[in-house]
Amino acid sequence: MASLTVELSKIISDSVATLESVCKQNNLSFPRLDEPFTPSSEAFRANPEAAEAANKIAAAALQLAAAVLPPPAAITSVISGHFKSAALRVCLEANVTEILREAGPSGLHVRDIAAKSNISSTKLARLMRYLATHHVYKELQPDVFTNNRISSMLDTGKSVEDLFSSPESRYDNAHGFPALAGHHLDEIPKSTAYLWETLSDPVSAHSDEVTQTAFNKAFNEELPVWAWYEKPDQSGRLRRFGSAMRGVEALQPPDAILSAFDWSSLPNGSVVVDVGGGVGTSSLPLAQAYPNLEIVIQDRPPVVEDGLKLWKVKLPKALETGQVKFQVHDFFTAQPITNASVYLLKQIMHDWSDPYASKILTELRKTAKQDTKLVLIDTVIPFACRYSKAEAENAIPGAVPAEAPEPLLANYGGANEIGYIGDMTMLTVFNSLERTVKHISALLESTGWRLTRIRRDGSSNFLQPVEAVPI
Ligand SMILES: C[S@@+](CC[C@H](N)C(=O)[O-])C[C@H]1O[C@@H](n2cnc3c(N)ncnc32)[C@H](O)[C@@H]1O
Repeated sequence: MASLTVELSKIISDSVATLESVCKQNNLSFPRLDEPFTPSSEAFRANPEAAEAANKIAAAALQLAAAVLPPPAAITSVISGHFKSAALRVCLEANVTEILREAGPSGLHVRDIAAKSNISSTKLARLMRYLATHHVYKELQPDVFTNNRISSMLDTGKSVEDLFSSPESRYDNAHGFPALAGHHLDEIPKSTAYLWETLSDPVSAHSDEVTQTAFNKAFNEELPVWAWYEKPDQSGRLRRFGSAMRGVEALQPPDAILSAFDWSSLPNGSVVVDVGGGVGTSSLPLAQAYPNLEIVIQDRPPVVEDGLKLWKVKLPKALETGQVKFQVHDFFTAQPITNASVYLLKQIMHDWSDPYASKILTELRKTAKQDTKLVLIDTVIPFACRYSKAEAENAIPGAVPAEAPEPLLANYGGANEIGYIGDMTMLTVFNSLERTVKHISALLESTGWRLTRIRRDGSSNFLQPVEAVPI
């Protein structure tokens, strides 16, 4: 049998050949690492064959590196994750990416970058060189750096002058990624540093409470993270978090909801309840595509108020005709809509640990009709191992994700990390989680629901709609 390294290198060479030929046939260009990122440079990934080939190349290359590096070097790369985050945070806060964008393709000497940001040039050079070693920025000549495809992801698109003159509004009206990066380089790693202390403290070790998290320990804070953001001295972080969440939303195709369920199977006049529906972002395309459905969007009072304002601009007719209604409702209390065909919960379950998630599901089960469908939309976390043949054959539709070919990890390893990062974030700040299919199934069963299918064919690649029916 071929050795692991031979098999992995064959996956890489075969997939590179596929990628090149698909790009050539479809007149798609493959982006260069040395060039700044543009959304159009990702066009090739809309071709499923090209996207799959790129995934396999990345998964195999990362696995190959793990296989051939000396183990002390491989583990040290994991150990040193915090140094990479810290170096990147300095560059983000010092507007290095935007400074380099304005400098143009010949780059800028680190002493000029540092002078604009008023930080030490020798210290900045070391941080940037460390990042360039990991393909974030490029050192063109000794101490002269430029952006590349990866570092340019931090670009707010704003002028350096604007960024330095009004730092408080740096993320406003920018695409959300730099704000998301700022959030993930600040309160998240500071909290994560206290994960062991939280998990080993008898008070918090087994807690499911949102006030007993690593965040609470790290910041010596008694309030849940949401309430902390609303404190006057956290207004900058709150503003950044708002921009980051809009950025995450923008990553999802706006009409992803249309492929989350077979909406056309519902008879005219069926009632869909968007539980914790926010301002109705998902219900909007649904109401437009299915005017025959009645939609009730439930949330907390201030959110309902914002939602009404938004719909009066975006789709006033739906409110006027009564097709869409907003309703104040706390999902931990008895569900007022008792004739629902569908209870839809998008990105609700992952905010809550099991005792709270159980309460939400139990309340819905109490009022569900025998033919009510429950649709949960969250990330379903893949196992890092393979399903046995027997298990895969007996699983409900969609339970088993498309697995990467051997000898790759079934979940595509490090090439498919985003869902797991979401899960780590949930653990750190909420004591909540993104769940595996087995976990979801058990949670549903314990609250009177039966998992019937998972849709993996939708247009969102990190959210998988889960369907359940009353037991
Ligand atoms: C992550 S957002 C998801 C919003 C929406 N489903 C979407 O995907 O756009 C979570 C929502 O849960 C709402 N929420 C939090 N606690 C709630 C409660 N006890 N009752 C009802 N809604 C609640 C929040 O106000 C927020 O709108």
